[in-house]
Amino acid sequence: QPTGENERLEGRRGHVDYGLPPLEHELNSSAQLQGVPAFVWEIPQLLIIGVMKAGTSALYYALCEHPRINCVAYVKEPFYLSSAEVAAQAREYHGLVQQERRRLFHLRYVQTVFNLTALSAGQVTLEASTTYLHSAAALTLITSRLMNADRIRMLVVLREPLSRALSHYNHEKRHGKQKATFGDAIAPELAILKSCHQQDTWLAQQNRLDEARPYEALYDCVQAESERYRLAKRRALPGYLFKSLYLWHLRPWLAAVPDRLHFVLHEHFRRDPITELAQLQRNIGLEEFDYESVREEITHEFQEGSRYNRFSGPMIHELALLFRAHNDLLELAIGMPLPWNEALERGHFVIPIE
Ligand SMILES: Nc1ncnc2c1ncn2[C@@H]1O[C@H](COP(=O)(O)OS(=O)(=O)O)[C@@H](OP(=O)(O)O)[C@H]1O
Repeated sequence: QPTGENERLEGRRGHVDYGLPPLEHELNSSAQLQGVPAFVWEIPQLLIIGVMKAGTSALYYALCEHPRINCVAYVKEPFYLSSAEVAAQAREYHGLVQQERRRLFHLRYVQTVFNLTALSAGQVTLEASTTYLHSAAALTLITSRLMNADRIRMLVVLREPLSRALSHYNHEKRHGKQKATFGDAIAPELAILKSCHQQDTWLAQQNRLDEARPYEALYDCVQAESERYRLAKRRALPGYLFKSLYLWHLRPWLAAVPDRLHFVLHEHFRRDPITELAQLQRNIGLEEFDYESVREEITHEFQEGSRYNRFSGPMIHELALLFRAHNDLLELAIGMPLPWNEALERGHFVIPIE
């Protein structure tokens, strides 16, 4: 029998019985919603939704140092809300009224992803999954299935797109998923990007990239060509370049939850995490915490830094041209100056040592 809510909250540091239905039970009955403590409907308050290789681990663990933030997810990246299986399950709670379905979905998410026995009272609970930004399912589930959909703050870490692509490539190479050189690995994506640019006659005629319209066409074309590639080669493109076209992935989020997205630039965060975190906590309305006291913990390097060589040459120039215009549009869309094009112009690039 669940105890009173206050008692449950008091004892959170220990092993507490929250009276939640066990996970193995089919979530198909409103009876299972009885006695669920109110705080469960407020989890999570904070989500890091992307992007992969932009320093999301560093940000996640730095935020975990904040005394008001709970990092009780079983893993840093649970990927729960971007799972196709979960999205399919969410459509399958039969015989329940909509509000009950929503509560059951929320409850199952919370129970699967977070260790509730490690929660402390009055905290902000954080989850981070870099797949969410790229996932239509995640956006739908967050906005229509979580009970606190209107209050969740979402953090997006962005990084100069080519450096992100390099880091992504390096990551896959380290994990044995990629054997080709960087140049060969990005070649199919670069070819698609170039051909889509050329196909866009409006773009070619106007010779301008500063309006949203040609980008709609570019993204549609890239999507169609990627699908063609996938069917022909029976494998998807890795997305080293495509995942760096941030605006493409961000657009549905900017349309659906514009006021709840908060951006962190990798370059700023890496250079001065304390100032960035202070700014971020103000933006998301978190109580002031002096990160100086945990400087050592938050300046910790999270992975062996990738080994890079300086790089220049025609390919980088092509890439720089393609990304420069995208960066300008992104800057407009999120209303935040981005320091990346200067680096692109200087050809200030490095590639992994093969
Ligand atoms: N303290 C700190 N601040 C900012 N960035 C840092 C920090 N520590 C590591 N890194 C670099 O972040 C890159 C990994 O990013 P992610 O943690 O987002 O990777 S992942 O998507 O979770 O795999 C990865 O970049 P590359 O080294 O270029 O591959 C890490 O080196």
